Amino acid sequence: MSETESRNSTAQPEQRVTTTGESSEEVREEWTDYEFAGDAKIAAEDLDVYYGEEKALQSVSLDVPDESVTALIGPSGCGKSTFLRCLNRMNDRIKSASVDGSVTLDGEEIYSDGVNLVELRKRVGMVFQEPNPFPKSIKDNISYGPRKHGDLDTGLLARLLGRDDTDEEHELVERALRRAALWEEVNDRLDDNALGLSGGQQQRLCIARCLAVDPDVILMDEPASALDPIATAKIEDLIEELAEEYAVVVVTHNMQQAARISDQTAVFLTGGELVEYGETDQIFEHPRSQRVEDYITGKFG
Ligand SMILES: Nc1ncnc2c1ncn2[C@@H]1O[C@H](COP(=O)(O)OP(=O)(O)OP(=O)(O)O)[C@@H](O)[C@H]1O
Repeated sequence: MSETESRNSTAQPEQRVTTTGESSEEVREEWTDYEFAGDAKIAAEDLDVYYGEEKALQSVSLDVPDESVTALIGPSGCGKSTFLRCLNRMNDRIKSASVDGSVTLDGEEIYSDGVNLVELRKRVGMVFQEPNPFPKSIKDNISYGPRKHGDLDTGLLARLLGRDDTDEEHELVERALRRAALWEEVNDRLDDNALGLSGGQQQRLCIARCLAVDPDVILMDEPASALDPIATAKIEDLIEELAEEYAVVVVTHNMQQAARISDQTAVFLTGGELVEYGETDQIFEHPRSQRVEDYITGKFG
């Protein structure tokens, strides 16, 4: 049996059969060290996060593979969103937050001095729980990012300078809306205000906005929790499609959703501890940790 098979075996070593008191050190070593083919797209190592004196993440190490969906699950307050925000340094915006440890993107440290945060967040895009389109036209929501990053030049000055990118803008808007499965629904009203779209459409627009700047990684913090079941199903389908091209990391409260859409699942439990990480089927069908099993079977959380 290979090392990976052995690690993924459903048989629990005798010393692991504990009640609720597994040693977190043992757990970290044995049940969070998920191995997959290829290099990690994002690798977090020994991440500790504090809000003031309060520790919200405890030495979390987790490798995210490319072109797949990684779900982060766990009870409220266990640090899922905090961890997600570490992956594009969004916690930098929270005054009381301090982060220790390392996160690499394609092998490069994102916490080094001198990292360009605008560029980082372009490569590691984020979609939030509540759809938050700009109060602008559908088209402008998409072209805002590329314009800001200097990839699109439109308007009067650009025309005067002879470098009008209007055609490129049309192409980019259509491409992003198609990739977000929204084009068919909005192509006849691109100049309408985005706030007139339904909640589910607004969320797909936010995903299109994220795709428009050509990211490597897409972070999603409960992207469907504010949506009805039909809109949720569309977002879930879209997430699975996006995983053909991107590393997608999704925080969700909804365990069925994690089981449906993700390739691997990381389970955080109270206190900001990553307790188990592995293939989604293994986590849901044969969790190694008793605490994870209790959480998944609804005994707490
Ligand atoms: N901006 C903040 N300032 C202070 N404490 C915070 C902040 N954000 C989160 N926390 C605290 O950090 C801990 C982890 O919170 P976090 O939001 O990451 O958990 P979560 O698992 O995503 O929770 P939920 O599922 O409820 O969204 C909690 O104790 C929370 O109160």
